[in-house]
Amino acid sequence: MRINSRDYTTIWLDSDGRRVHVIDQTVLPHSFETKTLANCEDAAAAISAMTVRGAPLIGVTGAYGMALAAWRDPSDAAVASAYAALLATRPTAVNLRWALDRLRALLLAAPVSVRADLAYAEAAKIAEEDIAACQAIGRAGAELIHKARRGDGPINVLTHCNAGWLATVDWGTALAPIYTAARQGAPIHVWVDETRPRNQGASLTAFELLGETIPHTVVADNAGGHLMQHGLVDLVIVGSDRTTRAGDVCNKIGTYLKALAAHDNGVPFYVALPSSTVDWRIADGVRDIPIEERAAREVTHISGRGADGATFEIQLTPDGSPARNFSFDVTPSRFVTGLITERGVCAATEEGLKGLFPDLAG
Ligand SMILES: CSC[C@H]1O[C@H](OP(=O)(O)O)[C@H](O)[C@@H]1O
Repeated sequence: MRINSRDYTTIWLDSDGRRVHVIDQTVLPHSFETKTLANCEDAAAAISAMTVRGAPLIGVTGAYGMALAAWRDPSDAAVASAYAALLATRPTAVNLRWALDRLRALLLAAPVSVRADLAYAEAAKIAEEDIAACQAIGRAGAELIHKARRGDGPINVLTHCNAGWLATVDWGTALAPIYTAARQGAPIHVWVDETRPRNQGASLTAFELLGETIPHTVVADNAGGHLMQHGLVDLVIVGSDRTTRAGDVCNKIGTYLKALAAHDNGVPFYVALPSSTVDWRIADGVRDIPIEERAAREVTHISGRGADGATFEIQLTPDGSPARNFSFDVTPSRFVTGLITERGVCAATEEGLKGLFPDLAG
């Protein structure tokens, strides 16, 4: 998408065909900076530190991490070591395992001499597939937005966290339908959940929507239920980090509470995701999806820009108050109106997903 009139993707290959560049999402929206990944360790650190984040982008970064590893050492042992190091970075987004499994299988089946070139080609293919999938999600979801129009007023969409182009290679998942419908002329307004504690909504989704000149309002996470009670939300669209074959959806912490409020107020609750985010191995998300727990400091402290323009961190909580930082929760499929995928919209059920992806469901 565009930043200051220039088209960007979140990750791209250097002209040397080996190093990888990424947008540093830890300093947005107050600063636009990029980082260069020169080896597998850089890729792993970028995922762990959330320099790059969002399930599809984590997967693509993992794929390039395997390519960076094969560039340095294409041996079986090095491939195995890179796989383990990258997989250990963040446990919840299944796209990471999906991409690493794809690269590992390809590399171990190939002669050592061609592994580096093969890995870079496959990582680039995964990135291109992600862009195409997100564009298709945009087209499928835009139809839902147009249908949600009531009279001449704006169509009010609430979203949680950041599932925009910054969470993917381009276009995004939950925001792709918003971008597509807006470019088709739909009058959209977006309620942007700030999304404590890392504030991906306030810092990243708001940044994206400003860039696309889409009207939006940042709200506290806890405002969503009130907005829905007062008829100010026509539909909810969120992303996913891992969706089970039965349609349970794991997404940023707080998503489950929005789904409960939507259910109670009869507001359609959609989840946008590419098939690379479906974990076909499991059905019960609450039981079987690993929930990342990050540093408590992300809860006890917050960063922002001061009046002098400098970014700094402050402490919110008293010295000595313990904190815990659960990064995701699981919304049972019964609270999900539908899944918006690259092959269209389906029910959040095993039958619905099998209907769209018989080739993947096994
Ligand atoms: C399109 S995946 C976006 C998904 O990823 C975010 O998590 P994080 O920022 O911690 O990587 C959040 O759950 C988004 O919905």
